[in-house]
Amino acid sequence: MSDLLLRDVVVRFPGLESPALAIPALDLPAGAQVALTGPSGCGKTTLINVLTGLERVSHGRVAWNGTDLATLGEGERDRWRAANVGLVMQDFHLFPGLSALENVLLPQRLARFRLPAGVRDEAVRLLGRVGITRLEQPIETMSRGQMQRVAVARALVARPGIIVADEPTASLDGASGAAVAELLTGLAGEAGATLIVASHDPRLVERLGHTLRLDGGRLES
Ligand SMILES: Nc1ncnc2c1ncn2[C@@H]1O[C@H](COP(=O)(O)OP(=O)(O)OP(=O)(O)O)[C@@H](O)[C@H]1O
Repeated sequence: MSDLLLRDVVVRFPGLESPALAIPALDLPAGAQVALTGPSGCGKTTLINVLTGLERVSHGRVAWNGTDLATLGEGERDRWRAANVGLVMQDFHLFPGLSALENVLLPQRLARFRLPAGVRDEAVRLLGRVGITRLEQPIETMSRGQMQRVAVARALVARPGIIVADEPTASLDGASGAAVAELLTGLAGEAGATLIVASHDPRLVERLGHTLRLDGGRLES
């Protein structure tokens, strides 16, 4: 369970006259499910990168459960992210040559030298929940909808308090997109995780309890 507090957040990029992101205040309670919408270039990916510690703010405070990411060094932010955030990206970021199950386990193997007890069982359970039955199937032979469901299982396997998804249904057909939307919101709800999803997909946005709309790097109220 993770709550979020943003104060006076500004992100500037070289060559851009106005800030890519300027958010005076934002508070989300732990377990919130929030859609992030807005036109191309409005700052959605920048905000997601700020919330996950991938992008450092030029100014301000980004605190999850009181841990201000702006005060952490890069290595500390990487460790914080590995322990607290499950990421689902538009283009999956899965590893060809590995099975569905090995893809779910790989980040845990890399982060922890040895797979912690129970992680393999949790991976098998989650793959079952997302409807993947052939655990040893090579990932590159799976359909796009199946790949994204494996990516959802991978994001959840370490039981993160925060799940962040960037356009997770954008490259899927209607039925696959709907299945992924249902799984993301359902599984995040079961786990009590805070879910933040950047999306243009109206069915996915509708499923989430709350919508944050960005325009020109600013939140519309
Ligand atoms: N590393 C960077 N250097 C300079 N400008 C950047 C950088 N990253 C993003 N920007 C600019 O910041 C603004 C916000 O970009 P961002 O990718 O967050 O938008 P977005 O809402 O995710 O867009 P889309 O929906 O098209 O993916 C854009 O004007 C973009 O060109």
